[in-house]
Amino acid sequence: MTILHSTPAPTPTVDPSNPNILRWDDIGLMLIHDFITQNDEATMIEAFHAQDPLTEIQGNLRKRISQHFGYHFDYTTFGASDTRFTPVPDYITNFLPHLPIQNPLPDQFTVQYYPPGSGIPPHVDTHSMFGEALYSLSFGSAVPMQFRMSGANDARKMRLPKRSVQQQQKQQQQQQQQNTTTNPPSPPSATTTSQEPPQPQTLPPSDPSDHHPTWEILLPARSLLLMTGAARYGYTHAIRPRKTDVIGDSGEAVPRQGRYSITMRSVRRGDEIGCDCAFPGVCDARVREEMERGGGESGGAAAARQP
Ligand SMILES: O=C(O)CCC(=O)C(=O)O
Ligand SMILES: [Fe+2]
Repeated sequence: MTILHSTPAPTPTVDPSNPNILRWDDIGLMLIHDFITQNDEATMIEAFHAQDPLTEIQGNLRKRISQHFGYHFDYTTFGASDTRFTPVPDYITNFLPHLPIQNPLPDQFTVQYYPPGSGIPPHVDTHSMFGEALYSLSFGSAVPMQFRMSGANDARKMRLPKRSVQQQQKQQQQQQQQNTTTNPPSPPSATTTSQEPPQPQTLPPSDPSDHHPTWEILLPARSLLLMTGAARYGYTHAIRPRKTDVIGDSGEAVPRQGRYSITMRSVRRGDEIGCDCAFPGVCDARVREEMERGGGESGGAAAARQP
């Protein structure tokens, strides 16, 4: 049984020039409170439901709903589609000049609605296909995001054939269902997926002691999270599926509400595709190189990312 121990989050520094900006510089995280206004937020929620009316999605309230703008996210390669481009709405282009990194700007946008209680399994976004800066803009309500430094178990899962990963996910789900009464069943929970790569000979063994501490930071409505460096390449991030969250020091359980987010990425092209990060265990580019060196099918593992 895996018990996830949540430890207190590392303490951020407050930007001296702007108290709305919290930084965890040593791991590459930045959170900007009130990045958009309440009016912007209302506009975004309205625009989302003009496309996917709440009345229509209410029948399936456990599932995240996604809308794609710019170059579409491709769930088979965990990269971006070259052929599918949807014009980016004004409610997104309006705030691009305020993003902390201007070069490159994101060109792949996934807007998601999380029904109350739902989440996203721990994962590392694809390294090779997207640039370093990874953003998440939260709106609608606050949610805690969980971080954990990846370890040998994540590296091992990333190198398993897809079927084995799915079996593991199923087992984890069953365990979670047995071990929880207040939380809804979690969506497929894994740090990694792969595309049927041949299994290399040198898999790190499953190591039950390989549990780095998990900690959560609260993403308030209208805040912008920027992940770079270790937070982007080495840590998994997740939103645990829960009906309530304990927020602040009071210990009070706050019911989860519907939440929206915009994940923003920049698509790597041509020579930029690839990665030489310091976290080869969870780097899809390294896994692919290993597969190619091992004489396996090219293409290798896709990405450390959930479906
Ligand atoms: O909803 C969020 O804030 C994060 C979503 C995410 O991690 C992703 O789409 O890769
Ligand atoms: Fe992500």
